Amino acid sequence: MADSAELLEIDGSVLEGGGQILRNAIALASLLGRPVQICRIRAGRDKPGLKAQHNAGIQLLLQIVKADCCGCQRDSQTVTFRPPPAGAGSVSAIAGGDYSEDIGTAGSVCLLVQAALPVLAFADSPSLLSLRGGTNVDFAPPAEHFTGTLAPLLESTLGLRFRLSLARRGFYPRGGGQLALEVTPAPRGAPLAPIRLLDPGQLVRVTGVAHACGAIPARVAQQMASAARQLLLTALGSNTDPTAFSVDIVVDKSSQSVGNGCGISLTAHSSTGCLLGANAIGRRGVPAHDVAAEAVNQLLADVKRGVCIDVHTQDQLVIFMALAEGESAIRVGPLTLHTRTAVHVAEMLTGVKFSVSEDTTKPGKTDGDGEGNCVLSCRGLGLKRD
Ligand SMILES: Nc1ncnc2c1ncn2[C@@H]1O[C@H](COP(=O)(O)OP(=O)(O)OP(=O)(O)O)[C@@H](O)[C@H]1O
Repeated sequence: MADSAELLEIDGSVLEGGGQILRNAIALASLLGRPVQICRIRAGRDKPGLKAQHNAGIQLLLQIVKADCCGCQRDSQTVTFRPPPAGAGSVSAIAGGDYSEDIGTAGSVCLLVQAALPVLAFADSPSLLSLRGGTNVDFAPPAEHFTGTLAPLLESTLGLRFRLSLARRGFYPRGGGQLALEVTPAPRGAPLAPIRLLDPGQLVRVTGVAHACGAIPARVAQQMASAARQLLLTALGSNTDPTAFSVDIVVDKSSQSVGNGCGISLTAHSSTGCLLGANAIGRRGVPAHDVAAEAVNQLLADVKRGVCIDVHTQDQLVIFMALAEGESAIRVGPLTLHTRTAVHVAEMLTGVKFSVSEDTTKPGKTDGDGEGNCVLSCRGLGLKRD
């Protein structure tokens, strides 16, 4: 790791080149007390620079960390973020408390959680965040991916304690959904435990939620849930216990959600405690059956690969692997571009080195995509507060 007072320049256009670089960079900078300048932010996207969701993520961290920030406004392509310095080997002063942020568009509230959660995990007291924006939108985790897959996974592996409550769903284009995040920080002097997920085990059950909100008829949620159960039973064989698949149906009237939307989110539970998530959002003209099939096919692809986490969760664990103490190791499918980007940013800021080795238990090609599984590992910083 370079001198912690030196401004670290991060090219926001590399690899995936999206908002994730910014979120991970400012979260790690906040924890490590490390000034960073992120330039060429989202340079490769149609509309480069900070969109409402990215700016809201910075504003949220500015409340929590009391950093100085330059270029923190919509459309800015360069942000300089100077948090208060941290003592060697320990975290910067992070104040727990009540915070709120309203994206003002359908930008994803889950991506605000992505930015804030690693930081609040090391706060000096518990925190409660009230977040407004999109809860079930394209190209971001739906709220149910967090509640059903990511939250239980982070709790069972890292020992990180937090609770997400979805008060109101909000959809594109209005947003307006409400998500609350309560975080109980790691105790003083205690680092996060390493993430070790190497044995995919056997599939024991699939849980999920199918929702239909606003003007979308209730039958759409029912059709998605029953199609998902049927597709899973067909794919996994008639000997499978049908009670192993349960998809809850949520129907919100217009007064209970903002806008109209539907979708399905599934979690596969393995005998070894692995959780794999998959989801799909309903679109106009796409039958409920096909939306369910999209989520089921994603889920089955990961189950058949014999991996321990799903394709979307991969990149979201990287920052925690870098912060945890000791050797984290996870059996994954081919690394996504998001994962490689998260590794790049984590290595730059923390000095932790990640390695990727071929999965010797399941070598060779899988599922015809030309790439095999691998084990992603690192020895984390073991960050803790004094
Ligand atoms: N369907 C999904 N389920 C779960 N997680 C998802 C899903 N789609 C995307 N994600 C996650 O959401 C994050 C999206 O990051 P990304 O940088 O692409 O988005 P962004 O901040 O909106 O920026 P940009 O607009 O530049 O793409 C990643 O962590 C990705 O793994």
